[in-house]
Amino acid sequence: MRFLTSGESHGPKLTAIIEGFPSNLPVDKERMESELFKRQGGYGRGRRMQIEKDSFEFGSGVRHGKTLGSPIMIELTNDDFKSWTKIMGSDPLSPEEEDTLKRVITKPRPGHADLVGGMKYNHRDLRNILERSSARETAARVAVGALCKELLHALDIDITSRVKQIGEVVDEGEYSYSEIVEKAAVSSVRMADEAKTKECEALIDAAKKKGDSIGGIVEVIVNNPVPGLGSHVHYDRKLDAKIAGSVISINAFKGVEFGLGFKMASTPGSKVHDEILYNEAEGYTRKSNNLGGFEGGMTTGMPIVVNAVMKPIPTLYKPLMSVDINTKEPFKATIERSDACAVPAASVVCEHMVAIELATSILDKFPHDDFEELKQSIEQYKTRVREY
Ligand SMILES: Cc1cc2nc3c(=O)[nH]c(=O)nc-3n(C[C@H](O)[C@H](O)[C@H](O)COP(=O)(O)O)c2cc1C
Ligand SMILES: C=C(O[C@@H]1CC(C(=O)O)=C[C@@H](OP(=O)(O)O)[C@H]1O)C(=O)O
Repeated sequence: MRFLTSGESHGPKLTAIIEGFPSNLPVDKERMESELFKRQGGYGRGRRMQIEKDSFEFGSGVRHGKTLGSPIMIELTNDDFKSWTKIMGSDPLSPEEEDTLKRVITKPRPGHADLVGGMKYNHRDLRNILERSSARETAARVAVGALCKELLHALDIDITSRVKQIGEVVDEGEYSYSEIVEKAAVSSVRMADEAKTKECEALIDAAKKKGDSIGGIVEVIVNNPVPGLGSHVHYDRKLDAKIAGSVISINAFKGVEFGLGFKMASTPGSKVHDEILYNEAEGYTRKSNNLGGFEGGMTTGMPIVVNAVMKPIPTLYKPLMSVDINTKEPFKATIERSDACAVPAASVVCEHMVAIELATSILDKFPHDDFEELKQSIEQYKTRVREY
């Protein structure tokens, strides 16, 4: 399975094309859209999210609620484009419009792609960079991830996410899959602890008031993964490495951990490695899950536990110093409309990037022209490894 996305933040549309999905997979469009709505939410988002309604259309590949096996096209409309038709349109501007409408950006924001992108692609208007580097694109990725979640759902594999930390506020609690689904879903910051949710809101309010921004840590959990996805045989077949790469590809994500993660540095091997158990009903399991569901780049069958850190948003209403690319003089960076904290939204994106990697690894391993063929093949394999 492979996919591409296209679209600028304030352009007319976002699209995704997904190729290599099995035929005859039932897809629930409403359930997929509910994932997109989740990504739009979260305390700390800016006004843009009140403008957009991220419902989507299938342009191809799905008929009467089932996949056809042909490329699937998903299309989202940017409702904000209505206010940007001239600035972001594909038609050339008249000389008068160039003067009045173009609103050229020349003061790159530290921490965003503006300056390096402008240098590399040789643009004098940094809007030509920020439009694609904007996390608006993650809406298209969540649409692809939601399709992958439809596949995982049909294979009884569950995946969810929550926020563990925003700024200094940490939710130390350990929660089951169903507790996360139940509690994080009703929290304004997607944190399972209700009291900590209020603390996070206060922290985000304070940051916003100061013209500042705030980052955090998110967690993704996959329940019931098929054991043996990925491979130890080559660096580019290790599934934990692929997940790490995909998570870091999310705008503003700077670090990934599996299971105990960086705490492994200060924990002896006897307390890190998960002892192996066997019972007839489940086959091989582990006594603990400190390694977060991976050994040798392959899923063990234990839950996959991924933690990832998001840096604070780069656009600041009280901007840092920058340099005007025309005059080379020091200037305060450009202020664009912005979120103060997007960690809750980003947890949803992270969940969907993990879903994409997991679905891809399943489709890499098993025959999958037709969904029933895929399902049967997985069942046979699971029986074999259970009895191994
Ligand atoms: C869901 C989400 C929303 C974001 N919203 C903003 C925003 O409103 N303003 C901003 O400057 N950056 C925002 N970012 C972060 C930037 O997109 C990101 O920092 C930028 O693309 C540079 O990429 P890098 O941080 O990975 O280097 C957001 C990121 C995510 C995941
Ligand atoms: C549009 C989305 O997020 C945007 C991501 C973003 C950035 O710089 O990454 C900047 C902001 O864009 P705008 O200036 O249009 O408000 C966010 O709103 C979205 O998540 O759908």
